[in-house]
Amino acid sequence: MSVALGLKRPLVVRTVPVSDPGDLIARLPGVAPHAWVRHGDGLVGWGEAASVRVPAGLSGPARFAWARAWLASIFRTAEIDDPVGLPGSGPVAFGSFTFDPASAAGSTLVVPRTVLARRDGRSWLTTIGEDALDLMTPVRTPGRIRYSDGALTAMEWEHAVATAVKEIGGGRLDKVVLARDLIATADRGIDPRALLARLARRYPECYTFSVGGLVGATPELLVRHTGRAIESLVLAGTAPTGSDPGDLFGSEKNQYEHVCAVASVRDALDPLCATLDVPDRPELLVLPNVQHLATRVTGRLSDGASVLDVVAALHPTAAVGGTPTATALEVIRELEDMDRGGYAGPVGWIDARGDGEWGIALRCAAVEGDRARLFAGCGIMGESDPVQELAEAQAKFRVMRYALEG
Ligand SMILES: C=C(O[C@@H]1C=C(C(=O)O)C=C[C@H]1O)C(=O)O
Repeated sequence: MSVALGLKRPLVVRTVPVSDPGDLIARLPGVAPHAWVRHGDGLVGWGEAASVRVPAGLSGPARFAWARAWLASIFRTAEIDDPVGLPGSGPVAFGSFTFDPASAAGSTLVVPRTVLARRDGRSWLTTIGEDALDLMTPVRTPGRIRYSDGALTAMEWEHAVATAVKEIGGGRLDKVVLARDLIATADRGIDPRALLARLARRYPECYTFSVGGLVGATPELLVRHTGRAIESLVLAGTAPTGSDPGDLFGSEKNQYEHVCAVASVRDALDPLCATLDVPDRPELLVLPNVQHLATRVTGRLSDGASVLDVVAALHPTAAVGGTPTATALEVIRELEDMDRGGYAGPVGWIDARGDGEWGIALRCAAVEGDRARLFAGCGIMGESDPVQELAEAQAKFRVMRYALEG
């Protein structure tokens, strides 16, 4: 837990309106960027006014409660001058939480020293402490990339999928999301800014993010919180882009997989909400690599719960865990043979009002030095074909392979 050296507590925070900064990602001066950008809008941050690692011993929703209490202690005492007054103005923290509720090790929150943001045609700059001179270092592409298997080879993973199908057939559970990792090694140190730029250009519909070394472009919004209004985009059920959407809508397997994911979100949000709207039928979300069944859930909170309180209630949804949740988590631990880290965990930002946007960290990689660990997973049902699921995982890997290779 730390407040950056050279910064006084309480933090002195100043937000000023600025003219349109253009491409937010191109404004990131250094190689440890924080970013959350979609269709050009969003927040980018750099430097550290304060940061914390959530204690490894905390599990489940307690991780989020602890993080929220830490943030409250930082924000409560801050001297804030914020004439903009929009979600994301004033001080913000970027965060990434581990997928596995049993271990918080690696979950982190960072309050950047500088945040540049744009929302609906308005832009602002937030700085904490004295003005710092941020020298722009040139963005370097990673060069040649070599790939090697992560925890499981493709064949071993297919075998894991087949085992999951048997467990489902035997009645142990209804759905489980199985993932695998792939190791990429680059010629030189990987600059996340190079990846962010490519991701934002090719996947404008997704949330391009970078928090604590986790870099990706996720289509799945866990929750957006604006005052008391909340919104979530539930995805489950996937087909390659270009295939007939009628097949996806007509597939019982994909429909049921989607129903499981929507039910988990509805059950988590219902107790928190005064009103909740869950459409009866999914729509189609088409991305350059895959298309998904998608349900947009909207609601109004019944009290002043913050976005992190909502994240705590939602995670892990059946889009990345399974049904029932506890059994799915057991099966994931048994069959994946790896630690997901922040993959499939919540990633996003929160401001001092409790507003924020959090996604599920999908289509991403954990980047460290010249290595990136890529992740991709698929919802497994009783009728799943291991060969098809492997092909779906490969299609999902394409997002980060493109980010690395261009
Ligand atoms: C698990 C991932 O994606 C999730 C699984 C999906 C599916 O199985 O159809 C679809 C969207 C996501 O909720 C991933 O991209 O790694």
